[in-house]
Amino acid sequence: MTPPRTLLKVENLTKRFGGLVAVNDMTFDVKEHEVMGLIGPNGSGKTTTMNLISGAFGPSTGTISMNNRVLSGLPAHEITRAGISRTFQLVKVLPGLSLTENVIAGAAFGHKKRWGAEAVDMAHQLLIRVGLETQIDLPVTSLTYIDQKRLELARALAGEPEVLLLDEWLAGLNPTELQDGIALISDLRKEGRTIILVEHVMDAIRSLCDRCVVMNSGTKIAEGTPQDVLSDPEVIRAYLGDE
Ligand SMILES: Nc1ncnc2c1ncn2[C@@H]1O[C@H](COP(=O)(O)OP(=O)(O)OP(=O)(O)O)[C@@H](O)[C@H]1O
Repeated sequence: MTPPRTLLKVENLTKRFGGLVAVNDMTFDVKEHEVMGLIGPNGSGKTTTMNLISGAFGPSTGTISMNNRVLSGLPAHEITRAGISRTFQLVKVLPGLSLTENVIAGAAFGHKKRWGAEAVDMAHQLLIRVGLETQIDLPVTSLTYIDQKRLELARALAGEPEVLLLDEWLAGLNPTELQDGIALISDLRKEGRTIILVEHVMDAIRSLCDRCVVMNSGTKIAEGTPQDVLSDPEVIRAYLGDE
């Protein structure tokens, strides 16, 4: 069996905001078809790392590459084109557009640049896929929080990304919605997608992630299977403090 191929490489990544080092010399790989959890306590630098990968910010130092092509330093739209799509910690849907148009935007500006009837068809399929079939004709502004998250996921998938970034996609859901959300991400995992997941929901981390990288104060403090990292004393200390 051929070993899994490295798709995304993060090397010595550092991001400073003035005197604050939000991400400090982070190095990790993501293999093709892998679901990698990026976890750590609040303020540890996870979202900043996602923002660096998606091109929202440029790194202070270090590189990010995919398929051996250096992406760090490129603007966000070029990184999306190269095959990285994301959802946001604070949902960002386009309120002036219909649900279908929101997803078409993902297809048009995504990796494969789909447009016209093909994009409309794809948008409908994805809206059904994420469970929005009965809401397709509603205004975006009438969607519940989880449905906005579903829409954002459909838009990210419409970009046909090689790497999908989910930043706390499960946050703020009630217990039933959470089970639905985990099932949806689990389906994406089963179809072999490559995903980086920033998450605080431990059940989700345990059931969805092949591997986790743990951050604390901007630095990687552990890496391994969810079971291994979540029983690592340094990780437990980072989450719970010395007491
Ligand atoms: N644009 C910014 N300007 C200045 N400081 C920032 C900026 N973005 C993040 N930070 C700071 O960088 C540090 C890391 O923040 P980040 O949001 O990456 O952490 P996180 O691990 O995602 O936290 P959480 O789990 O609470 O979302 C924090 O101290 C934060 O205040």
